[in-house]
Amino acid sequence: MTHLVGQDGILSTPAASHLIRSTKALGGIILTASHNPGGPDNDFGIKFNCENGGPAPEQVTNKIYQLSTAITEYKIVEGLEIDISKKGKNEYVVNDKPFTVEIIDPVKSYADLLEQIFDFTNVRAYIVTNVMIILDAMFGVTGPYVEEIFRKRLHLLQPNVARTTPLPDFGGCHPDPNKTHAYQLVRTMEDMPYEFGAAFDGDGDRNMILGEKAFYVSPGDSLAVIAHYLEIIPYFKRNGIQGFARSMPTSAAVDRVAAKKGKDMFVVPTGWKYFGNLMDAGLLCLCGEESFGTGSNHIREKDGIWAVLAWLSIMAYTDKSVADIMKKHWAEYGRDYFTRHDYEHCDLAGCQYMMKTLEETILDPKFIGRQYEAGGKCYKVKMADNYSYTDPIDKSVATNQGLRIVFEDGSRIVWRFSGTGSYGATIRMYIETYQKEDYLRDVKEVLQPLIEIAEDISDIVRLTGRFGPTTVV
Ligand SMILES: O=P(O)(O)OC[C@H]1O[C@H](O)[C@H](O)[C@@H](O)[C@@H]1O
Repeated sequence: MTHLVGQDGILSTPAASHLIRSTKALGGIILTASHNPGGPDNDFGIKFNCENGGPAPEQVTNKIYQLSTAITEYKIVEGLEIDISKKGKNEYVVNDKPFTVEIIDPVKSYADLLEQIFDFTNVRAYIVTNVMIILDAMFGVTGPYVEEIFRKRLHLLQPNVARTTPLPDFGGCHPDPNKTHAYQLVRTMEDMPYEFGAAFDGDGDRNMILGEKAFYVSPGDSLAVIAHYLEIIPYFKRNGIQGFARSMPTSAAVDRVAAKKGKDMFVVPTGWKYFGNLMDAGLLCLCGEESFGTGSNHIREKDGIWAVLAWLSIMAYTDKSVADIMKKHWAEYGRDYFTRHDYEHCDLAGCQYMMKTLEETILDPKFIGRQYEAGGKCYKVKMADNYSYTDPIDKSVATNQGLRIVFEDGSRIVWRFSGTGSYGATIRMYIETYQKEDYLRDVKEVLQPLIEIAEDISDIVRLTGRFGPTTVV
């Protein structure tokens, strides 16, 4: 059986599709498997919707993995030089057969799409006269999009955009939009009178939002604020508002907005692919993850530029600063204090042992009701599990999606293996608590008792061989 692995996935998001334009030569990889367990010879043997452009669902990635274990040889098309400056259909010959490659301009089509979603006239008037902005493309693919959308169509001036030339090595930086890796943006905003800042990751699907003096908006809060103001965005005025969703480790801030608006709220495992079925079924229009992804049903991926335009639309509508928008939100809904501690690139065996032991501890029925004291407070275990999810549409089941403890006051600790780390094992530990009134305190100070409990229950410091988390988000 033979499959041609093509470029379809890369074209699934407008921003990511720019990768094709940055790639000098494209080739196909032909995978040859000795047999196809359980499926007809000419397809994956399963039905799935590949027309929505979204990430492959679990059943497809499982099948790909299964097939990959049966590969006996692969062939590479060598010497296929494609001129990506020639837009339109280009014909080549591969193995004596015609091979068509279509080159598109994703920047224009994406910018046109956003112009239909947001009120560009309104946003333009606001950003030209009312607010000092800085956008950091971190040498990733969003650079040309930032130039087209913010500079050309929204009239932002040159000093308001940074690092917009995509570089193959991202200029030696790690294009991760968080306070650790986007520290240049953070420093710039601390020192200069910018009132709104955002950074994007390498492929432009994730974002970090900052206010004046680098006021940090956590991804869970960003999602909740956008949910609160969704009606002001023309796309949602036209299409209506369906449900909201978040990944399980993401803070519950958006749940409170969903409850107030009477909207369905879905909680799914980590990974954007879990949102697709809900969107295709018309149940979901806004979703986000703690990993700095925010998006809507305008496409089937998270979208950093979309999130920035949503925030600018909200600022234009409210005429408030980022910090004031957040404070007003917390005053109305209360605040979900949230942090993530990453133990990165650790010894795999130690991490597996830690997760196995932790799972045994928390799944022991005697664990429920156990009390932990820290910071002068007592936390009593209400529920603990290894999170699993049944997709409400196709009924597929995802297991082992994170170890979770919920205390009686609603505070929560989650541990899960990162699925994206490049070497060794990375464990992410998420800590969250909710306060209705006391919403202006320091996050670390509020969460410190729970951090101590989390470290104590899991023995994470000793078993990962670290002195503490390598990154705190
Ligand atoms: O598994 P992690 O390292 O925590 O990464 C989790 C993230 O991985 C990718 O970026 C997916 O596109 C995201 O949807 C997901 O949230």
